[in-house]
Amino acid sequence: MPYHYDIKSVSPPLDASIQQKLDQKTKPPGSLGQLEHLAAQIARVQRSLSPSLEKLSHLVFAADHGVCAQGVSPYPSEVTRQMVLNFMSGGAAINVFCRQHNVDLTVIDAGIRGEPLPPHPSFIDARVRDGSGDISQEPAMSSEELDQALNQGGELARLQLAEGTPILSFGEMGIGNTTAGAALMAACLDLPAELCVGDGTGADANLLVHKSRVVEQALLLHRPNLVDGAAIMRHLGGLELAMMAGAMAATAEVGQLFIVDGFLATAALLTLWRDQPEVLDYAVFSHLSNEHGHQLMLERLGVSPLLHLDLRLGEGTGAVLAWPLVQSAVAFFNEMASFDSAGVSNRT
Ligand SMILES: Cc1cc2ncn([C@H]3O[C@H](COP(=O)(O)O)[C@@H](O)[C@H]3O)c2cc1C
Ligand SMILES: O=C(O)c1cccnc1
Repeated sequence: MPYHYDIKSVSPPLDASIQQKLDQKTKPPGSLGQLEHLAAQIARVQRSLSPSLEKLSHLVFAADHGVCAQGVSPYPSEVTRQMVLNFMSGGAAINVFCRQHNVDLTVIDAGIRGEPLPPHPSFIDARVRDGSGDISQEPAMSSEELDQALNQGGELARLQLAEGTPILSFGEMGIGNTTAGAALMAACLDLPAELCVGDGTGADANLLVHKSRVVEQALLLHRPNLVDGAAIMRHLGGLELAMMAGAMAATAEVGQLFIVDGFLATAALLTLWRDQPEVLDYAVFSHLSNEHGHQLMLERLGVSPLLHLDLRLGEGTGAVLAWPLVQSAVAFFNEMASFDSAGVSNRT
């Protein structure tokens, strides 16, 4: 069954008035570049000429990947759990950026291997199973597990939105997940593995070739089953990526925006987009990751990211770094004077 969320394409009744408001600002038309597109997107999604985005909440989904058994990452699987403990004690890059920008951070165990993690105020145990299946040998998860991950992700997003946060961003932690992400990309965009596989946490040339082979093997094994975006996620994805897709879909269903991080977040989104392209109306693309396949993903989606910082970290770091720009888009749209109100002469 493909994804079947109730996501409404944002209809354009306000488009002319949004453009008019942009063009009346005291600046040459289009001179705020991508911020103008962003302001228009926010106004369109909120169906308002006075949009507001007061607060961002960030959710990081974490899970382990069975495909690590194939030696696809330079780091051991245990780093997933260790990094989640680091998130809890506030020492990871995502903690620093969330603190800097006053963003609420919640970390979710979607399927970390081993014992449950200790309780913590910003941590939620929503584990679906003990790590995903090795995609080169078996599906990443069963249909029931996919549903559970999607539902949990959706529930968590809806909870944040119900508490009054009008925009969400999502990150991931899962050693081995750039291999899963490359497989999702290859399947969703019908591309050969080598165009989709990248360095991840720092693969050398040999590891890169090996990752490509592992992705090819996974594609070959599951090919007959890769009939839609949801099936692609089930067979080739991961528990944290499925939970993130569920959270993105739920946010779009509620009619709110979400900020997309790099390669992995875009890979999760690609599976949704395959079945429900209208989800893109609600997605703000934060940055171009240095992970090899990301540029091609964004090209295929026909979107331009806000930042080019050569990041290749994940955790949602690029999404949170882009948050001040999203706020700037809202601020200029609401606060900048018009030619009329400021008594500035418009072009003749
Ligand atoms: C210390 C450390 C912190 C991280 N934070 C995010 N990732 C990132 O790297 C992982 C994917 O890369 P690969 O597929 O090569 O394993 C993911 O967990 C991702 O979020 C990290 C990776 C490491 C090692
Ligand atoms: O862009 C990303 O999401 C990314 C890239 C490398 C490693 N982890 C995440």
